[in-house]
Amino acid sequence: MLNLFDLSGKTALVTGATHGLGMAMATALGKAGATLVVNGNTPEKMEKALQAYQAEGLTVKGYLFDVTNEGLVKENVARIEQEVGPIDILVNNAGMIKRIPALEMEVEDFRKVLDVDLTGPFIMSKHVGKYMVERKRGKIINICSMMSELGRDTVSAYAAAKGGLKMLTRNLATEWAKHNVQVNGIGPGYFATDQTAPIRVDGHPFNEFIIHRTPAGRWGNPEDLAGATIFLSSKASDFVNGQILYVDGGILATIGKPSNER
Ligand SMILES: NC(=O)c1ccc[n+]([C@@H]2O[C@H](COP(=O)([O-])OP(=O)(O)OC[C@H]3O[C@@H](n4cnc5c(N)ncnc54)[C@H](O)[C@@H]3O)[C@@H](O)[C@H]2O)c1
Ligand SMILES: O=C(O)[C@H](O)[C@@H](O)[C@H](O)[C@H](O)CO
Repeated sequence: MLNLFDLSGKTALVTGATHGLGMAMATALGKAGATLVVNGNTPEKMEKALQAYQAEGLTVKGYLFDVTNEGLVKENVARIEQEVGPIDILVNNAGMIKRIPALEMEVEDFRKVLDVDLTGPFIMSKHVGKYMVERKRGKIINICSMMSELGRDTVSAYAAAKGGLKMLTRNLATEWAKHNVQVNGIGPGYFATDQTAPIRVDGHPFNEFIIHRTPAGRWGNPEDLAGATIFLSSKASDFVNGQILYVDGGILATIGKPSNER
């Protein structure tokens, strides 16, 4: 029996995993056998999340820290290594978006998005990567976006950060592949989560647009990321380095079609 996807004996740390895509990916890793550690930055959300994981039959340890604070990241990563075990899998999922037209965006807002979506994954990868490189094993998955490839009105900072995250992925893969650390990315299409709630409401033109623009004809469900997450965390991807696996219902495969044609 082939067991390329079995994560038993592995420890996975997923950032921003108190709900949404982070929680769905962490749940998938736990169900594939990994010991789970989740990060969050809000105590109330963490408490609810730990109950939700438990209801799924998963034992999870939660660590509250801001992924952009290098001192806290270093301290918490060292604690996790000591209290739970060697981190084998890191999923850099924590992120944020600000939808503001470029001409109206304050530099402070632009910097904030870059800090969370690009510098955060760098800080996390640096401090977890140090242990992985020493041990000569590890998997890092950076959560990219359609905006790693495409632009859209109002999301200049997010697109700059997610485009940068794609290149950070390739660069870390280049530096660490020889140490048996695989760094890859997942690029979700448009998924039904809190982040997209404001543009997903019935009657909102963007909601219709996305359903029409996605060849699969629907928004992604967080569970749609399970397979890609397990693949990039497992032995099955040991010679896959610096790739972004787009899980997008076909968006990037097509130029789209006129709205009057169904
Ligand atoms: N929803 C989508 O359609 C979609 C598509 C592509 C990519 N993504 C990306 O996937 C990831 C998760 O998205 P989501 O839709 O679940 O978003 P979400 O806003 O529901 O969740 C983001 C999580 O990140 C956490 N977070 C934010 N800043 C943090 C910080 N400084 N330190 C620690 N945690 C922090 C938040 O608390 C939250 O739990 C994000 O990186 C997002 O950009 C989302
Ligand atoms: O306003 C937006 O266009 C969306 O929020 C996106 O940025 C998605 O969240 C996602 O990242 C697409 O892949």
